[in-house]
Amino acid sequence: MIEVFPDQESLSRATAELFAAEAGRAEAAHGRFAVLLAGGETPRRTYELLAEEPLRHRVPWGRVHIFWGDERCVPPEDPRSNVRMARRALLDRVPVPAGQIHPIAGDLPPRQAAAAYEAALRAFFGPELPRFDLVLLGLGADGHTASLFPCSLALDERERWTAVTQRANEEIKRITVTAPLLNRAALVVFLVTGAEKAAVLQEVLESSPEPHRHPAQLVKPAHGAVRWLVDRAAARLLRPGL
Ligand SMILES: O=C1O[C@H](COP(=O)(O)O)[C@@H](O)[C@H](O)[C@H]1O
Repeated sequence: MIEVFPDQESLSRATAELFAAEAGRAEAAHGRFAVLLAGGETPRRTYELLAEEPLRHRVPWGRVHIFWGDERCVPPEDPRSNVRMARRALLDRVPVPAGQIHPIAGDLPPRQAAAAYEAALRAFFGPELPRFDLVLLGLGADGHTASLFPCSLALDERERWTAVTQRANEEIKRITVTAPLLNRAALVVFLVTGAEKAAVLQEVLESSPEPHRHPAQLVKPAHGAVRWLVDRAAARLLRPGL
């Protein structure tokens, strides 16, 4: 399902509403809400809105468990850290118990960080692939999502839940969750804004699957839903009625 919003602000409000609604639903259904956060810039406003009234009081923070889809291998206070962004915009401002926040340790050596994160996922979910109540994802202008980059080995991972990866021409390594984990989610929500994403959004949604070119096309939950929340600028090349 594709939903088009006039601008980033309205998209962020709708996403924050959706987060609160899904948190309430999951808590009522099974007593907890496990969410995987996106990094980058696009979700920042959503996180800020969740920390403000009226949404802040609608989320059962005591039942929320926070994970991330990807992280750069940088110290936790580095401005490039996805964990830092979410802490500052949201987690430092709401009463989610510290033990329910499961960051990726970007300051560990990459392989160790990926193994530690997978161990944290297993400790929480058990041996079966995690089923997140909600997964938030972004879309890079190169078609990547989480830190699953075009033509990278991590795209072919079928066993492990996490992987070390690296963006072409970027020095730092990254930790990402893998496609099998994303594809067990109950609900995946892509957030895409800005004219610079219009061409890649059109390719991801309208061209035949080539996941090594457009890794976001790997995301197809077997027993879950995918929603695309996009702003008008990003949607401008989409076929009407798609
Ligand atoms: O590198 C990353 O980029 C994607 C997209 O970010 P955006 O700001 O262009 O939406 C993001 O989803 C991912 O978490 C991040 O590490």
